[in-house]
Amino acid sequence: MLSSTHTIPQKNIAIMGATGSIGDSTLSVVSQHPDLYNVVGVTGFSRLDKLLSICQQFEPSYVCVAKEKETSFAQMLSDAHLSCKILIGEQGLAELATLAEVDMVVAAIVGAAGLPSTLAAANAGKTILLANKEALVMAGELMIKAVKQSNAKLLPIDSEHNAIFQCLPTAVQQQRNTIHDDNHGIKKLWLTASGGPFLYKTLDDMKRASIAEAVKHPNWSMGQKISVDSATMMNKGLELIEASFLFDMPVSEIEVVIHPQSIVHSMVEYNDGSFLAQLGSPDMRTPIAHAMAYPNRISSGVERLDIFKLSNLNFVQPDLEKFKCLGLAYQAMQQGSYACIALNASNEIAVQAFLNGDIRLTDIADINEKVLLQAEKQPIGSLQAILAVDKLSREQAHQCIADLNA
Ligand SMILES: NC(=O)C1=CN([C@@H]2O[C@H](COP(=O)(O)OP(=O)(O)OC[C@H]3O[C@@H](n4cnc5c(N)ncnc54)[C@H](OP(=O)(O)O)[C@@H]3O)[C@@H](O)[C@H]2O)C=CC1
Ligand SMILES: CC(=O)[C@@H](O)[C@H](O)COP(=O)(O)O
Ligand SMILES: [Mn+2]
Repeated sequence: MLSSTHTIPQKNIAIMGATGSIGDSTLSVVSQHPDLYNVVGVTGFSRLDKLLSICQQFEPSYVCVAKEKETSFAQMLSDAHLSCKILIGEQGLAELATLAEVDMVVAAIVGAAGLPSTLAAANAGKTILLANKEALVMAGELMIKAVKQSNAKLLPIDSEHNAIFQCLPTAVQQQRNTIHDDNHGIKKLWLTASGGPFLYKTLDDMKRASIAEAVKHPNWSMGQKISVDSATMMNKGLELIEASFLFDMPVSEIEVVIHPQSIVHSMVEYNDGSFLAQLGSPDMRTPIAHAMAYPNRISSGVERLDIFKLSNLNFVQPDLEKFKCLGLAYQAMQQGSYACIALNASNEIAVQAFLNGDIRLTDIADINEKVLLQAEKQPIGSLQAILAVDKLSREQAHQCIADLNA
């Protein structure tokens, strides 16, 4: 029997954030299909030992590290008799993401640090597998414009957005038109949310939550920042903004629904009464493999979903008083791009402060709310303008943290 992938030419991949959780899942899929994917470049930031072992296993031609790590990593490569070219810092990230030989860029750096290289890949017309939702939250309009102008392909690997993508008509998937241009009978997008580790706890429990409790996601194994975002439901707020830009849908037509089992990864509702959903085990290798092979299908190594064991799938409305961050995302989208940048920046600072043990989990929403209130309406037309709002909002968030601890 012919394999469904027998005609796919080998693709050269750059993995931005290869040392992280999405990096792990991507490399796992790549290692199952060495004939289909060649890792041209990888990036890391603090985990140099892990980056080295990735270089040993996948032998990329390029590796990007922070400026401060260049000398020590060069020594590590030399000790390991590896000769890949070292790229440095933010410029190195953009260089890797735009290399002529790179077909596909996996955007999996966490936070605002991932924006410039993701935008560079979009401007260079690459196929982008987007995990770094913060890039779209900060620069949705700019990113989509760059994708259109350069003919880049933007394939979501965030599980919910990948699920929605899979349930959309082919014309929309292939960027021939957007839901805004022609709604294809689409009524609403349904974004599922697990509710995180505090779904069945009170706001008082959340106030007392330890770092270990907050990062213990009930269904997914992920990096620390996104795990805290899931605990506050800021993740769903960021995903709401991400979905609005990705699918050209106003947030009023995107509804968040709590689905604690994380089996239905999101849904598209059509005017004829149909709800199309994508189901699967909660393992990122499924959306990653889907995007890597799109429009074909490859195996991912994910444990098969046992349909007969799915006796209980629940769907309930989120509590916006308990999960204030979700409401803030709707508010930021109503305000405009400047407010989304401010919210994202504040959240990154507040989450890090929580992970440092400086504030309580519930302070994150209060800090985000205060920074959002201070955000000044302004047009956002360039990366420079985005970075300026980002910088100011970070300073404001630091001030809120200092005030809390005064
Ligand atoms: N994990 C998941 O299942 C999902 C993640 N996402 C999104 O994907 C992105 C990555 O998440 P995840 O893999 O969990 O995060 P991790 O924290 O596990 O990995 C983050 C990656 O970014 C690198 N990094 C961190 N800071 C910088 C910086 N300043 N400059 C350059 N590189 C940096 C890290 O390097 P190092 O480790 O060497 O320090 C690491 O490679 C996030 O935007 C997240 O929201 C979306 C859906 C699901
Ligand atoms: C795997 C993934 O895409 C994460 O964004 C996940 O969805 C987090 O789960 P919740 O934010 O729904 O708790
Ligand atoms: Mn997600």
